[in-house]
Amino acid sequence: MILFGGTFDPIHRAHVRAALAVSRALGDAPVHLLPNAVPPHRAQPQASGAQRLAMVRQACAGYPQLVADDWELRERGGAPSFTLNTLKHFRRLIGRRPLVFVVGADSFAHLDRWHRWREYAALCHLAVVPRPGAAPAPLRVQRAFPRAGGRLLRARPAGRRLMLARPVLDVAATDIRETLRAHGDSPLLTPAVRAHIHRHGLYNQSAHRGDTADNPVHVPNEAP
Ligand SMILES: Nc1ncnc2c1ncn2[C@@H]1O[C@H](COP(=O)(O)OP(=O)(O)OP(=O)(O)O)[C@@H](O)[C@H]1O
Ligand SMILES: O=C(O)c1ccc[n+]([C@@H]2O[C@H](COP(=O)([O-])O)[C@@H](O)[C@H]2O)c1
Repeated sequence: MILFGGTFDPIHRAHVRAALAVSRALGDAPVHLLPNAVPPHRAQPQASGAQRLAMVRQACAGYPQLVADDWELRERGGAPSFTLNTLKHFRRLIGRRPLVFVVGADSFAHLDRWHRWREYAALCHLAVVPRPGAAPAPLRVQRAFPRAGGRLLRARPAGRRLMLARPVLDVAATDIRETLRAHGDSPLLTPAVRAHIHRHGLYNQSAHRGDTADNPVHVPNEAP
């Protein structure tokens, strides 16, 4: 089982491409995209959990290997959505089968700031997706997850790290929110998510309906 946790405020093309690449690298296995309820280490999201989940659902539509998963959002109580709890839950669910958690290289670089991160290696593998500008992870983080190929990850329950070479996309939700505020649109969203944002007036869209962006924005040249 593959889990891809994120704030997804909003989900963008790099998230979708990353999820598809990890799925492909691991034999077209399903990837569960889990929007968090309360991000532990960052400013709280602008869109509600329900809105972010709806956008994740839109982004997954048409990709049978991508699954929008509301497990973290259903956790009550307002406590931070610690990944450790999520990993323990899914580990209980799947027994000794392989469990993989997907992170961008920027997240991997800071993994040693995450809540009880040293316990992860007994619970899951990591799949690390490159991200422009990400620093290398500290050696102790790298050593906690020895590097391996897809075959080994599929043969063992946990404890290894798959490093993907692609996709490399300089896309961030922070920039997209800014572009949406300023210009009312962003080509870095998938068409279905873009339509959802317009339909529901998210990220100040109501102020921009009908506007066209006057600043060119880099568009990834491959779908999605
Ligand atoms: N362009 C990207 N390339 C690789 N990984 C990415 C990329 N964007 C996000 N990720 C990874 O996806 C996961 C969820 O990221 P998140 O939802 O916070 O998106 P973000 O674009 O980083 O958002 P924000 O700009 O709001 O921080 C994290 O593990 C992050 O490292
Ligand atoms: O558990 C933690 O301490 C922890 C710290 C930072 C991030 N996470 C999780 O990592 C995923 C990516 O986080 P973010 O902030 O980049 O969207 C998301 O599922 C977060 O809930 C988890």
